[in-house]
Amino acid sequence: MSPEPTAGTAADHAAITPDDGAVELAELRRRIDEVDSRLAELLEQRAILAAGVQRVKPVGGFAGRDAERERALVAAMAGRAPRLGEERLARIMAGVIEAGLEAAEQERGVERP
Ligand SMILES: O=C(O)C(=O)C[C@]1(C(=O)O)C=C[C@@H](O)C=C1
Repeated sequence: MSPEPTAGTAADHAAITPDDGAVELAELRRRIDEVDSRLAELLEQRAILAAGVQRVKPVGGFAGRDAERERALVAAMAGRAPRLGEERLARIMAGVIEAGLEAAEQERGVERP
């Protein structure tokens, strides 16, 4: 069973949606910048954890890619990001995961074509 959505509810949407066009472009961009700043920290944190996984897995890096695990984490995220949904989230997370694997391999001096 999929988890209850804890974000993306009507109340959340109202809280971040401009009311009556009163919120200016600059204000919306300021809010996006704030979210992006948090996102960057979370992505950095995630990449560090993913690098740790590569060190302890029997086969790490791109060679040990686990499609089932990737599907499961996207499905778990989808309930929290209903606007994006599973298909779009899968595309986003493929990029996030690949970037993490690349950084981990670079750190370990693995040559990639
Ligand atoms: O969980 C793993 O096995 C990982 O290697 C981590 C991770 C991820 O970044 O979340 C990376 C590659 C795998 O394909 C699946 C997940």
